[in-house]
Amino acid sequence: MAVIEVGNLSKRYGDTVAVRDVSFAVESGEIFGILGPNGAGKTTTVECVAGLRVPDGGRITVLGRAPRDPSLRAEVGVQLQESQLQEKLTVREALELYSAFYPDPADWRGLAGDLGLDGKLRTAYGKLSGGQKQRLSIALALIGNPRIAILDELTTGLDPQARRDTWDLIESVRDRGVTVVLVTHFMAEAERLCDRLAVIDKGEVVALDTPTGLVQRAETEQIIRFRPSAPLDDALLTALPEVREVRHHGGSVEVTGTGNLLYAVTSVLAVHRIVAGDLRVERASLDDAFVRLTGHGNQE
Ligand SMILES: Nc1ncnc2c1ncn2[C@@H]1O[C@H](COP(=O)(O)OP(=O)(O)OP(=O)(O)O)[C@@H](O)[C@H]1O
Repeated sequence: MAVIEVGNLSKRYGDTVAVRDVSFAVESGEIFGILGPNGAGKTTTVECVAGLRVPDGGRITVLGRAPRDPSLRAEVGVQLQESQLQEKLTVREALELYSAFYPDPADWRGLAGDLGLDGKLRTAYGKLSGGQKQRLSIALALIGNPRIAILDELTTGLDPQARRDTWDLIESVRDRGVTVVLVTHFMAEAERLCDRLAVIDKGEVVALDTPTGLVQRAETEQIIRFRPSAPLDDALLTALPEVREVRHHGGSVEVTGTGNLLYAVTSVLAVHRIVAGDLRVERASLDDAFVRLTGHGNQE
């Protein structure tokens, strides 16, 4: 069942078209990723879904209702890129304050414990580390016991360990039955966490699929490297439709191609009684898929 439906969304700021034409549906219980380079329109899209901005065109429903329907306030938890908390507010004060906004809030002490903040309750927001601030912002997004959590660029600026911890947290949020919409420009994050992804570029969805499906659909190339046990005539390999290029590096051979490349290459080697030593296959990554889909890298 779709809990969020976005159809032909558009939004501009003056002359800047932030979102040109974005459509997707988020299913209940999934982690849905919105991936794209800086300025692609990701934040604007989720702000419209969260009812924080009014779209210029298109349709959005959240749990079957309009995004600005007041009844959604408790059902949609939002963690946005820039936190609005005052520096002097302590963790405990922030949790209590936000609890008071909701009719049926989660137990904030339990949430603080789950998010590793119980030792920081008296610490002022301004004195928290980046990772602790992120954990607090997740706690605040979850405090109303939402059915949907919208998390925007949650791990930007975190060190690798804090980022991994945050990934575990996001999975635990989903395990509580909350549907998660995750905005990110980190491929590894999208690949590790998301059940499905919309890739947005220049205000449009350029692909919508599982991370694995995106990699396959982009038909990115694979590379196979091995050391042949006997001299190998390149023509045997270049004759294969799967093979695009054969290169030599010292004693090893590097074959680039598409489709069932490994099977094709190893079959030819077997026929010629050549053993492939140190055989390695490099599969395409979501990074490669992204470049194929958008025609440029992610950090541009
Ligand atoms: N309040 C605003 N006023 C004017 N232009 C804006 C505003 N917010 C965003 N934009 C512009 O709209 C475009 C899309 O921005 P948006 O923040 O939605 O993209 P994004 O994909 O979330 O980018 P990032 O990853 O950098 O956060 C950009 O060109 C941005 O400069």
